[in-house]
Amino acid sequence: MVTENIRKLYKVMGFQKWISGPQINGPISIAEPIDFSVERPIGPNLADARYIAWLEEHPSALTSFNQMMNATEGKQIVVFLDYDGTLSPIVSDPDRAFMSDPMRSAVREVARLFPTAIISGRSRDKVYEFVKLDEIYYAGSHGMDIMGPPLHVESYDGKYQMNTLDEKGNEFTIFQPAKEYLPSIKKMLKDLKRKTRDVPGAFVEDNRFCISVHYRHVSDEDYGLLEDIIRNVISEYNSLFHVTRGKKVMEIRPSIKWNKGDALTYLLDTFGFADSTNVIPFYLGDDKTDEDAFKVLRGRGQGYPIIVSSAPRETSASHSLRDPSEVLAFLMRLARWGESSH
Ligand SMILES: O=P(O)(O)OC[C@H]1O[C@H](O[C@H]2O[C@H](CO)[C@@H](O)[C@H](O)[C@H]2O)[C@H](O)[C@@H](O)[C@@H]1O
Repeated sequence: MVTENIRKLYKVMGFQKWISGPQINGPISIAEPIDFSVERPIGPNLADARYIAWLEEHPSALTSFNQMMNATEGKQIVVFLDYDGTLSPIVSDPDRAFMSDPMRSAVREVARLFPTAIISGRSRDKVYEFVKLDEIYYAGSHGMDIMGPPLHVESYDGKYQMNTLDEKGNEFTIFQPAKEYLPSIKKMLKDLKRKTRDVPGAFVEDNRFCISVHYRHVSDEDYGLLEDIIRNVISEYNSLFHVTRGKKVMEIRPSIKWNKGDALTYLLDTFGFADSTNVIPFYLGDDKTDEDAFKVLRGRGQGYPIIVSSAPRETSASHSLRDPSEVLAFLMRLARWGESSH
């Protein structure tokens, strides 16, 4: 709607042409074809003006860097990162959302200096496959599958927690609060794959404790059909599951009160900062599900929730970064700052 209004305004102002690339939600990487042969309007860019106004409320974490770091004096920095859209650009094929080598090095450097975890909607294994770093902790399935430090946190239900060793003999704690849902999720995954087979472009992704149904390549005409299929499949499980939405994706999740915000709290607890006033957590994320983690930081009155977005958005984040390339610049700067102050 806003885009349409701006388009009309440009027309009134005498600009004839408009960007004709694919209309999508959120940023897209250059891996997706965008038609650059069409002229962009020269002149006042209202979208930029709106973004600049939004930046007043959510200043760039790059321009506010020194100010932020001054507030960390004597406190422990902890870093939480989302994966898709934060460490890797949004691309059209979810299986090809690779992380660049410079990004991997920056995350490694940051993790060498500060406790660092990735909290993703993907399965924990898949995020690890993309990131391939042993220096960090991973929470997959929107925080429903956490691999954290080997600490028993008594306030969490022991039946969801177990200690284990990795191949190198390092001890970890695995916390899986939706464990009982696994048999139902497996069955639902099979049903969804079968029932969506005839919806061109639909892609069902197994995220272990959640299921993502992607519709980026589904036509507008077929979208309703896809929604109906999901609604019908879920209804067979009473209220055991619900759907949340991300970037061109519907995510089916167990109806337990557990999200990325709870995962952040769990990890802070296991890192030893349960009630600490001496910790400054940073959380960088781009999607709706990251808002739960932003809210937790707001609630604690601690740290910096940072949204990755190149367009103005309703958010609980205090600061912003435009896209994964700014995330990279931020992480490199954080690593340099950490190195010089250690
Ligand atoms: O919590 P995240 O790490 O941000 O994961 C959220 C979802 O990300 C992935 O989907 C999104 O990225 C894809 C690759 O760029 C893109 O094709 C898709 O349209 C986006 O929605 C992932 O595939 C999902 O399973 C995650 O839940």
